[in-house]
Amino acid sequence: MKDFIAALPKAELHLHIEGSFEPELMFEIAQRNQIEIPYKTIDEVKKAYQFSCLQDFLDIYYAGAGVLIQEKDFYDLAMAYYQKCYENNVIHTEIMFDPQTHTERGIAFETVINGLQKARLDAKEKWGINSLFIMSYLRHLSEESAFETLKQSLPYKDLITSVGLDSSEMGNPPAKFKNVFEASVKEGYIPVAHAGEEGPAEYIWEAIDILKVARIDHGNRCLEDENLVQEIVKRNLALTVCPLSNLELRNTDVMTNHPLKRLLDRDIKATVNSDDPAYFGGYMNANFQAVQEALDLSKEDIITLVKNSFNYSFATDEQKKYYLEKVYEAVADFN
Ligand code: HPA
Ligand SMILES: [Zn+2]
Repeated sequence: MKDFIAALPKAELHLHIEGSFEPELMFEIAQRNQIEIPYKTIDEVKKAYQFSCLQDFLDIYYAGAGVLIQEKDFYDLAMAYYQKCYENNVIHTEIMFDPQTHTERGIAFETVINGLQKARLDAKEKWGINSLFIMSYLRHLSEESAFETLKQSLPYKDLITSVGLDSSEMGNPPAKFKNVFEASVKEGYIPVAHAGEEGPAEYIWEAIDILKVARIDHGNRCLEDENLVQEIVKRNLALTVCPLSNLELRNTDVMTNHPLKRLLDRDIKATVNSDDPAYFGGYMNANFQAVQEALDLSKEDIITLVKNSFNYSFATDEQKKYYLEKVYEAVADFN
């Protein structure tokens, strides 16, 4: 199964670029920017990566992102992730970035987007990887701050496909961002949002009814509300599920209880993603493997998940057709 997973081309639909920041690169960039970080060794960093909830993780994640200053830092960060895509047979990826994590520290929006864009072009040329950008608003900040970010993004609108909503979920329901999502959609951005990761099913209802999302990030807790499950199926909304993240943030107690199989059994279009792979212990193949082993997923289940990843991506219909042919070829070659 491990080889089968590795052999399949995949799309990743839920990945925070700041969450792909490996400690080795963090040390290197901190040093060249002459920024002190509270760890002396990589081992010390890894030891600090023990989380009991989302907020525990976010505190460390924002601190880590604090060493990113120059355009080249964002370029290097993204190139390191694209290299992992290449190694994991990820041929299409939709990358979330959090502008406010940087603009709040005085880093210009253009520094962030220019670094990411240069990496995107180089990754396409070097490895043939296609990627889209999802600009995520931080939900612990105000809607006004999200509006400011929307405004800053407009000169770069052509580089950004979608807007998302991430950070501390509890107490920051999707409804808080109704107006800025409406304005973002008017600008041509496709709406997505984290919902039902830690937060209740009610937040998923708000994401679909009020923000009118095209996809739900996480969404695990939809299983607590039968009407919601039926509505997600009826509206053909995909969930971007992140198994190792759920385990590391204790939203799943043990992987054998992970809801992925139950979601598939209810005909929900689930996908597998890595979320913040540098913090949660693995990239795409590792996520697939962990959940495959724990839930005893079949080859057919894996193929369904991989097909979902392409079908529910924001790629063009032509690209999707090409990707699915690649999947069928890989399956045939493997057999
Ligand atoms: O898993 C996450 N959840 C919410 N916000 C985030 N920002 C980065 N990763 C996450
Ligand atoms: Zn996430």
